[in-house]
Amino acid sequence: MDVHDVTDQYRQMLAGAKQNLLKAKKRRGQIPRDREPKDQMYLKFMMNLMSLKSSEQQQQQQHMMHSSFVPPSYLPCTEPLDGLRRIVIRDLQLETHHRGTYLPLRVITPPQRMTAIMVLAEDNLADVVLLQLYQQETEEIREASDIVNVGMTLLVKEPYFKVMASGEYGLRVDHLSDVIHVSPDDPRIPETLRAQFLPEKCSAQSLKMKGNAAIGEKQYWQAIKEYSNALTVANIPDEIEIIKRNRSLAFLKTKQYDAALSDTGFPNFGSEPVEKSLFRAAEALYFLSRFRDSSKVLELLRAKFPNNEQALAVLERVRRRCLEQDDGNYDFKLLQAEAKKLRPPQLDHATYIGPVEIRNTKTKGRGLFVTKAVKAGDLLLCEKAFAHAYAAEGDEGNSKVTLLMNLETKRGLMGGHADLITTITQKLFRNPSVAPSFTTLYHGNYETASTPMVDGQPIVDTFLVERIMSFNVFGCPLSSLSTHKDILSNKSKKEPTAFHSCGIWTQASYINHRCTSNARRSFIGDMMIVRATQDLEANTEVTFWYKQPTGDRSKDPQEVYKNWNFICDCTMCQDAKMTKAAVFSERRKIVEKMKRACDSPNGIQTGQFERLLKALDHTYTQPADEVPRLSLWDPQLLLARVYMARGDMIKGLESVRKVLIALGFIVDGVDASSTSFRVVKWGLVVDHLVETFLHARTAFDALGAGGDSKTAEGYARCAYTMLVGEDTSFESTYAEHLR
Ligand SMILES: C[S@@+](CC[C@H](N)C(=O)[O-])C[C@H]1O[C@@H](n2cnc3c(N)ncnc32)[C@H](O)[C@@H]1O
Repeated sequence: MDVHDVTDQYRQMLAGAKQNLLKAKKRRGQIPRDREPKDQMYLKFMMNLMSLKSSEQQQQQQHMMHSSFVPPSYLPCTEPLDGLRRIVIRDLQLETHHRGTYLPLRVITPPQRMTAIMVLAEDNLADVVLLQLYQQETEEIREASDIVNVGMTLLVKEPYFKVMASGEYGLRVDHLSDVIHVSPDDPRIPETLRAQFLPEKCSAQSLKMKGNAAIGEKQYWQAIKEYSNALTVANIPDEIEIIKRNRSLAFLKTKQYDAALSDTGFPNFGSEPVEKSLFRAAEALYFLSRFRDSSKVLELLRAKFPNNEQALAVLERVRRRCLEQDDGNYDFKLLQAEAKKLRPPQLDHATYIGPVEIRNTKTKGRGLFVTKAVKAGDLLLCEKAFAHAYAAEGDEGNSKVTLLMNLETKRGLMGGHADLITTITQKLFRNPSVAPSFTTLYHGNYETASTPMVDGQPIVDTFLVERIMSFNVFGCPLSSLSTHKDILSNKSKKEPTAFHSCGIWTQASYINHRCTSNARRSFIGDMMIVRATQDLEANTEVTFWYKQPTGDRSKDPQEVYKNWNFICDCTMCQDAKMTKAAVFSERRKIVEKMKRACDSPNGIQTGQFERLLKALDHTYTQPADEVPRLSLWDPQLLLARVYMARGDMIKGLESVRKVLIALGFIVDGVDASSTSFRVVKWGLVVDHLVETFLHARTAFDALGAGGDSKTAEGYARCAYTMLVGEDTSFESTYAEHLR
């Protein structure tokens, strides 16, 4: 939704990649006889690595455009290692998933980081293969050399051997649980691959000390390794507890909150709880968004250790999150300031789920419904992103824009999508407790494995992640306030149609599309705010538009929502289907004439413009409150501006009334009569609606209708809240109009 779909621009590239894939498929089952000898592969890999390193600095300064391909999906291995048979490189067949087997390997090169992390690895027969590990942590989070490096021993489960884009042969691992790191003396590693000099057996105490030293150097992944080794030899309960407590810190630092929490002993801290355990448990719970539990643990901590000032500060923070979560009580001014400053704009706030719940619809799967009557402007959701990928728009240069091509769905997306797949995959793998809120989202007919864990690791199906993203991802601006201001200052004439930044909001994902929607989403950083745009009776389904309706028929209606597998059947779409092509072409012609009239050196001739507007209005047959007149409101607003600038308040107000009607509103009293101004029914909420209401405010004021003027300002503020998410910035944004 609102993401940069570049399928059309990159159709040729997609077709080329598809061709390569088809060619590769023809080799399925072949055992290649032309594999390069080990030395040659090694030399080539190392030269490549060197040249990559030397150009790295240069690349960092350039705006790089990476492209990555989602290959045809395959399921992760769900068999435990014990049930798999060992295989060797020379038996690998091309384009084949070697189900029922595992391949033990020893890494012989340092890693190269491209979209995947790549190394060369050898088996016990001294054959070498290129190994590509996808969806690994990014370099900022964990250095590639910490993930895979010379001498490490791995077991690749059900290896997928294929022809790479470069033409080389290699193993591609897309699922995190399909590769297992084991120690060089693991019995599943053949003798010849084992290290000649195995590391000396250390005591739990010395391994713990090594872990502590690694923590001191901020080498948290290393610390986890040392502590975990210490736990395999520790046998004194107190010592085990200390090691786990120390490891929980390293887990916290590496965002493995489930593991951190489990190491603190939560929820049973015993009769003599340890300060650090309580504090770390509270932190882990906080990052898992379990604010109530976090607050309980902190209260216990405060009771037991009243001098702990840090706990008090954290408790304050947790209490603010609880207020946000329970009552939707946000300091929106603060949120805006944070979104302006933080990069990436990922805010530390809780999710509020208002009077809505997920229910089944008749024809659209699940949907979100209001549980009680709400008013236009009411807050339905203020949701923190489950995952968010920031890619700057416009002036704020950014090197993170990726082209993601899916060869199965034949779709190309531009933006932070590739990063988002990795972020989500990692999040689910590291914190399985949060997985259900994501994995239960709509994913069409994709069927994934039902086994949740194997060999002590969670199974995360990368292709399920990709599929869920394709149906549920939202493009988003840095803040809707900034886009609103851009539109206001005419930097952008219309609302932006797509964004490079994107994210997943698991509650908002249940909202179905409708062009004539009754809610709107807005963003402040990675918080999505959904507000009602109409008064809604209890049990009404909440809808917003996935793509803003344009009112023309430049695209086949069947095509517009193709990627989501549905055809919109709202009144506007039905009307567009029934309307003859000649009518659309007539509308286009009138709009062109209006554009020419605007460009006239003598300014707009209002009489002529009124006639054109009337002609345009006549091309519509359905009542405007059922089928809004999308090509009409914009030029009508232009005319309102002209009358207002001339001080012709009566005509200005009349134009405002027509703008509102074209947008589908039903209104009373938008004239000089004594009837009070009232919106009987709200229509489409577009950015220029605020301006429209403010013109009404000015006109009423000038005509001596102070009450109506106030009402109009109230509506302007309400529309602003729907568009921007909050109204604390209303006065400053519209200072000029409100003077
Ligand atoms: C983001 S999900 C919305 C929640 C979804 N209905 C569910 O059951 O989880 C998007 C999917 O919902 C369905 N959908 C959304 N709007 C629809 C509409 N107007 N008509 C039919 N199906 C719709 C489509 O299957 C679409 O791919």
